[in-house]
Amino acid sequence: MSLGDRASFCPAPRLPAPFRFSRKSSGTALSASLDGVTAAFLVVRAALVSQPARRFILGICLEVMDDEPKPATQLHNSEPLFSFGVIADIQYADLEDGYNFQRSRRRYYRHSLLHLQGAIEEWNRESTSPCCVLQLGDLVDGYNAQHNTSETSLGHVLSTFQMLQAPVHHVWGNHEFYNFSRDYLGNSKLNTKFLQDQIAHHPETTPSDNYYAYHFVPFPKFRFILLDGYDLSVLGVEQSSLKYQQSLKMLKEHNPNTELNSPKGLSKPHFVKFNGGFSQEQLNWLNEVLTFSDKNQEKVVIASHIPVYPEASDTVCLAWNYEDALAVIWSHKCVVCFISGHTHDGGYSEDPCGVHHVNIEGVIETAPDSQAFGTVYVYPEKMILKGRGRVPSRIMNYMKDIAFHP
Ligand SMILES: Nc1ccn([C@@H]2O[C@H](COP(=O)(O)OP(=O)(O)OC[C@H](O)CO)[C@@H](O)[C@H]2O)c(=O)n1
Repeated sequence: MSLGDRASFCPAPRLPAPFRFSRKSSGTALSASLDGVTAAFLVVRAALVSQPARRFILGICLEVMDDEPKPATQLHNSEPLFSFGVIADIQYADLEDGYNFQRSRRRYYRHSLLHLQGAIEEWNRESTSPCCVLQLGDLVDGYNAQHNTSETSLGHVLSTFQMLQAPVHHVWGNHEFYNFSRDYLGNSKLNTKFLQDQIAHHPETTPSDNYYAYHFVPFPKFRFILLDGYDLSVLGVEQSSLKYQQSLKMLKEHNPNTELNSPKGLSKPHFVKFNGGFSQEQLNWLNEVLTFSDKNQEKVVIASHIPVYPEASDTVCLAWNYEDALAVIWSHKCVVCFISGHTHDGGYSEDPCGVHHVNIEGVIETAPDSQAFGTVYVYPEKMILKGRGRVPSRIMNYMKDIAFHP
């Protein structure tokens, strides 16, 4: 794999302590005196000096990067190039309210459809229509399978989506596989691969049918990539298949529990059955697409059900081989943000390579008097997530030396 500019100053995927930073970090007296220009200067300097000095300087820079949600008043007021919607974990079922596994969060199974309807009404009312909506997975809840209502519930949610004036791109999550097999999903309306774009003369950027992933260009020089975080999984695949056997082996190597959904006692608690991973084949394809995007000076948005960056998630809800995905992403300079769902609590962190990891709060755990969705407005030098309800607004600046030039 050839490494892009970003890799020259990015740490290895397994983050050493000086590179870790928290959403809750308040900064030091020294960092408080640094402004954005100084921080950018130090990042460039960091690329040029020796390894220990580089680590020290980057440590200071990371302290001044601001992970706090932004109030709406700080948002941009000029016209964006384009915008897109994001929504996660709708998990609809025609059931009374319930709770998550720990019984710490209420789940509003029936109301989730009304939340979706409200989001669609707001997207349709926007003065500039979003170019598309990214549905980040877990559209219908696994309980539907037990009540034999999987197809009926899916029908309700898909007919609600028909009110949306923009196209929707569906990502697949664990609850898709509780309800349907991978083969079923591939032949269903949840397969939106027909919306993909092909890159002429670059067959290496065409995804294989062995996983559900694709890319598309909603606006010149901006590429969106949908990833399949259950490419390696024991969910939704025939037990006789090679992938099932390989996935079960990987899972059991890290999880000796009888209940494979339980992270109890694990040193790597993300090795649970309700997570999954990326095959090497999918990661090679991702690398090819990002290589093309780098050369073509594009900005890239990646969407996945499962997060890949620990600081933007909890310790459990991470892709099995999130380090491998980060290694690919960090070897390119084009990726602006990685948008995911799955945790329901949301999260955000800008990683040491300037990639914004945004974890969208789940609709299913959103009270009827609130909301959970967002619109991302894309500008030449940044993207702004305008969150609604419990989704915070975020400013996602591009790396300073590689702003978009139309
Ligand atoms: N500690 C746990 C957690 C869960 N389970 C079982 O695993 C299955 C999936 O859990 P569920 O919470 O339904 O999955 P979601 O995708 O809705 O949410 C993901 C995160 O949990 C959100 O924080 C289910 O069968 C649980 O009973 C478990 O055994 N042990």
